[in-house]
Amino acid sequence: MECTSPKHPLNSSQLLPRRFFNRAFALIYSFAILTLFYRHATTLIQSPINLHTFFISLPFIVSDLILAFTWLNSQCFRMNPVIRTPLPENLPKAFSREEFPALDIFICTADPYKEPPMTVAATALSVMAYEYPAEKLSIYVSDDGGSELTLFALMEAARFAKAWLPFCKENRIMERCPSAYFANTCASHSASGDIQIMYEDMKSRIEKVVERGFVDDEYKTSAEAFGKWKKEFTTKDHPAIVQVLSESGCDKDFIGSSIPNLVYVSRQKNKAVSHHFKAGALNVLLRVSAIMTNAPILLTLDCDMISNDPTTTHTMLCFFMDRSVRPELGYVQFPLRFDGINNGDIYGSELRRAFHINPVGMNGLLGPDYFGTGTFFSRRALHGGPSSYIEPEMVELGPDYIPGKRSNSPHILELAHRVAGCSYEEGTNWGSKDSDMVHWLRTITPATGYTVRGGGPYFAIQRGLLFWRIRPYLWLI
Ligand SMILES: O=c1ccn([C@@H]2O[C@H](COP(=O)(O)OP(=O)(O)O[C@H]3O[C@H](CO)[C@@H](O)[C@H](O)[C@H]3O)[C@@H](O)[C@H]2O)c(=O)[nH]1
Ligand SMILES: [Mn+2]
Repeated sequence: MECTSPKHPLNSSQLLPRRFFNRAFALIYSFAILTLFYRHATTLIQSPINLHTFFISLPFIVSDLILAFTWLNSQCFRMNPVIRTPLPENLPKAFSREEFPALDIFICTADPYKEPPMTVAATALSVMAYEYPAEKLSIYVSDDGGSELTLFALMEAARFAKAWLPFCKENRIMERCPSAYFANTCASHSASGDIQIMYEDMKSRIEKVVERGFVDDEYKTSAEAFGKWKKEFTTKDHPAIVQVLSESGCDKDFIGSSIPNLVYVSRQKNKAVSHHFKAGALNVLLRVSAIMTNAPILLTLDCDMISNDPTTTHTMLCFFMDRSVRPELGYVQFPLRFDGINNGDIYGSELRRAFHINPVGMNGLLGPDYFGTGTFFSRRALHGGPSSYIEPEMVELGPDYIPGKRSNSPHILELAHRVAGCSYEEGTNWGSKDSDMVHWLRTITPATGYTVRGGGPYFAIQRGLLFWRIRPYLWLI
């Protein structure tokens, strides 16, 4: 990746002037706390040794100590708030599209009934339609539900993408998740009649299949992987499945342009081997994508997190293509925004403090924490800190490995199935507690998510983009 020219800065950062008030306030407040503890101490010392007084005062002192400790910890968010602003308008002046790095996008799903396959397909379509060179874009969907229904939905999405992608690009559509676009009647474009019919057809086919609970034989001929769902196949015990549903370079859209890679992955499961939930799924995607495309930048998304801005990738590049930032950059975290929860957000469900206010404070320290979704990672950063490099056990998993051109070739597919095996991690550094090569392991992801009414959640670009500098030991989800 090339450097940015100083003539065209790709981002700027601003230390918020309010930090002086915050610091002054913190100083005054600390004196007040010290005074309080002075009073507690003198009460204890001066009062005659009396067990009653002692046992009454003790809980107050302990409570005040806990409150003071909590307050002290929260002050780090107020000392150095920094707003970082991407300047994507400078990107075309500094780089041509040919210079953009490849991008691998990971989407996780776990249950076709709690996370409808149609939602997974919509999320995949919203990122397949990014304003990004299609031959550099690959979408990997991990299906921990091991469901042929999800595979079917993605197969349909791959087909619909051939019409949807050129439609979005020609008409400069902003909302590239089809369900969100068609739900917004004002946004519907005059040319959208045919495409809407195609979309409704796809939706009804997917929903019918989900309602019935199995995929008809007539559809099964289009993807070899359907053959894996044999009688003994269960969600908790089944072989690895990797199916390339669209292959950039080979598959074209309706106007003859390239379309991104779309790959379905359901890792091997075995009741005797712990699968480590979402973290285990991300580990597998990290390995399968390394073998197939090995993009230097990764995006992780939950299956219900559609992207609502096709130029999100440009915003991310404003940091990843900046030479002064890049060597230390571990990840760029987009704030989460939950839309349409209720009027005025009376229950605080937008979680503004967690996703907007505190991260701006952490921006001025080392950076915000990883929210688990809407995050662009540097692949290199997952192999150790800037000055250390942890060699993976297979050369094909290294960040500098250049994979073969055809991700659908038998050799690459054979390797991809191998690294998606349930006991692959045994005896390796993957997920090891003591290893520097910290992966995404050990998250205890709740099996069910909450539903956000009104079409959310979205992840969105906004002022105050956040990023995190390399600190590998903190990269646990
Ligand atoms: O065995 C599992 C369990 C979950 N998931 C996926 O993990 C994601 C998050 O799980 P969910 O149950 O939806 O949790 P939420 O509370 O909605 O998610 C928030 O909290 C999680 C941590 O608890 C983070 O991992 C998520 O990124 C964050 O959005 C979803 O896409 C799931 O499909 C898997 O892939 N495999
Ligand atoms: Mn969720």
